Amino acid sequence: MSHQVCLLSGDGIGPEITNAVREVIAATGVEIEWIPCAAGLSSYEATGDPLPQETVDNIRRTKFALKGPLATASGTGFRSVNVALRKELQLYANYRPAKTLQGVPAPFKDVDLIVVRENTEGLYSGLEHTVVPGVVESLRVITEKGSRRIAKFAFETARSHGRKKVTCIHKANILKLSDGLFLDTCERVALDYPDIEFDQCIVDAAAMKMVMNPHQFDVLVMENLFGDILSDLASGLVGGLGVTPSGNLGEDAAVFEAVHGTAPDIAGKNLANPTALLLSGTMMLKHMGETAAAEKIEASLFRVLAEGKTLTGDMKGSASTTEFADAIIDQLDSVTV
Ligand SMILES: NC(=O)C1=CN([C@@H]2O[C@H](COP(=O)(O)OP(=O)(O)OC[C@H]3O[C@@H](n4cnc5c(N)ncnc54)[C@H](O)[C@@H]3O)[C@@H](O)[C@H]2O)C=CC1
Ligand SMILES: O=C(O)CCC(=O)C(=O)O
Ligand SMILES: [Mg+2]
Repeated sequence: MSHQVCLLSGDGIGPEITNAVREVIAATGVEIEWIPCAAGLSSYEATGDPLPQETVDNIRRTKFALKGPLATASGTGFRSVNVALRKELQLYANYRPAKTLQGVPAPFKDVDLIVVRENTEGLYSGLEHTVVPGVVESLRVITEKGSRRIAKFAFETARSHGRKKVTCIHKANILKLSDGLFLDTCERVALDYPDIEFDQCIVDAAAMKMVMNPHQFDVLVMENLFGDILSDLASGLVGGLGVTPSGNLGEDAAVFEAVHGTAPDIAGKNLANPTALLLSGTMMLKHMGETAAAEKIEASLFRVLAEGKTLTGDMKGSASTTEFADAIIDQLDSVTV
């Protein structure tokens, strides 16, 4: 059966890594009809619109999108298209696993944690205004409904992945109302999951603990901005942004991307590591029911990483994006899953 999937190639390294992922998926024989959709800086420059309605409509229709990173200017310019897509499509759960990969240089061994990031609220609500010149306010929206659904997602994820513990990361000592509500809601949801241990940790201490001993964590659930920051931190524990995938999941659609951004420093040079987006691609294939192909890709990828002969620069190798993708494709026929 052929699947329709929206393709948002992205800015910066986006086209290079989305091409690599498409080639690897095509080599498994899974038939995907890619629907090219405009979004981001390239769309803005071509049409003046960074997120055409047609793109949103197409994702609603096909329910799946593979997305390269999209550029958002700091302090000026249009609102983040990433954020807009998550809100518009109610992709409320950002699932960001960080797992040690054999052969990828990293500061720790055997890290295996999952950051569950609330994806539609918090400081990412984008509600900012100037009170008087020189004074601005940003609203950090936390709702009971939003907190409950992300807490439930975290516990359901723990259960379905055989995990033992969910830790709520918060700053409820200072943000007494907003994170107080988030923590309180997580505590109440935890009562419905007596088989999963529940724990909580204040975000600054959590950052230190993750860096000192990431093995003490399992599933971590938190609001949007904390999840943004700690998912990059978690990537650093397992070898960097080149290797950590991300799924933006909602009831009606899912957008698969990487944790990382457009990597302007290496864009257009065929240097980017496509591993992160490839693992997002296998996450997508599993969501579509194409589990065998996903596992085949993962087995091939893990073999290439473990052999260590064809690695991109961020993994201390010298291979290009395309050489790395070709090495994975070369393994597909010889792996058994
Ligand atoms: N979901 C998305 O589309 C995201 C978009 N962004 C956007 O990306 C732009 C650049 O953001 P930065 O803060 O520079 O973060 P970034 O994640 O693009 O880059 C940080 C560092 O990681 C490296 N890196 C990232 N991905 C890599 C890969 N696949 N292979 C090898 N090295 C990789 C980069 O070369 C750079 O040194 C900004 O406009 C930002 O708004 C940032 C994060 C997520
Ligand atoms: O929207 C952006 O440009 C950045 C988003 C981001 O860093 C993320 O989603 O992790
Ligand atoms: Mg981020």
